[in-house]
Amino acid sequence: MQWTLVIPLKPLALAKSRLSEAAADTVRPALVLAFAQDTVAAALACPAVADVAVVTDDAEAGRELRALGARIVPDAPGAGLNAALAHGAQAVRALRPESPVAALNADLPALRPTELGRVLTAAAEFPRAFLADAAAVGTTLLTAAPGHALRPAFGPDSRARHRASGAVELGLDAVDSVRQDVDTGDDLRAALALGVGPRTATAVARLLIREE
Ligand SMILES: Nc1nc2c(ncn2[C@@H]2O[C@H](COP(=O)(O)OP(=O)(O)OP(=O)(O)O)[C@@H](O)[C@H]2O)c(=O)[nH]1
Ligand SMILES: C=C(OP(=O)(O)O)C(=O)O
Repeated sequence: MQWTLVIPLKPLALAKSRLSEAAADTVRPALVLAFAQDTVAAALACPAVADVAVVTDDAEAGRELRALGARIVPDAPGAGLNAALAHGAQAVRALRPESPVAALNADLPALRPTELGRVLTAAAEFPRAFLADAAAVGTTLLTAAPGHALRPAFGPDSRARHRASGAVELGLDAVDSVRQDVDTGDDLRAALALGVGPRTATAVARLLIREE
């Protein structure tokens, strides 16, 4: 089974406000873009992924992520994360009605294609499935098999809300890179310990040089 991924991305200047203690307003947008680039590049390198649609209104991110091979879908609803994801999933299904669809966060800079493949293979057994984040409170990935709506419920406590919605929680080991989203400085340190992609590594090195 080959999946279409829907990846939501806020305008860079507004994204990742919780990272402000680790990265000032002047440098955070570049770091957020690097996370998204490494996430999209790793997703496109996964054999279980047919294509990637990024839902964003950010012009610079749109250009950079299109250059990597993603399709860009404007955030037409402009009504927050779940509306953006539902819109992206609809846009995908309008083109490919039989496509299995997965929502994936754009803040997974350590994402490894093999681990993403393992998660998607496990998810293929269920109508809807999800993977909890490293903090075990949120969600990094939600899937919908052909014929099933995504029904995203991301945001605070989304692990419990996705479970309550009937999606099956994937209890997999050794998929840390798919769980490690980056909201805070501590999350960024955890992602660096797992090993981040090349754009994030460069962006973090620039951050450290500025601090000296
Ligand atoms: N297109 C779109 N993406 C969104 C929106 N809100 C959040 N996202 C994306 O959804 C994913 C998960 O969101 P969060 O982890 O809460 O990220 P965030 O909102 O940038 O972080 P904070 O500002 O710290 O709350 C990230 O990839 C965000 O860029 C939205 O309104 N539209
Ligand atoms: C949007 C979510 O992530 P975060 O905790 O990164 O805001 C979520 O877990 O549903």
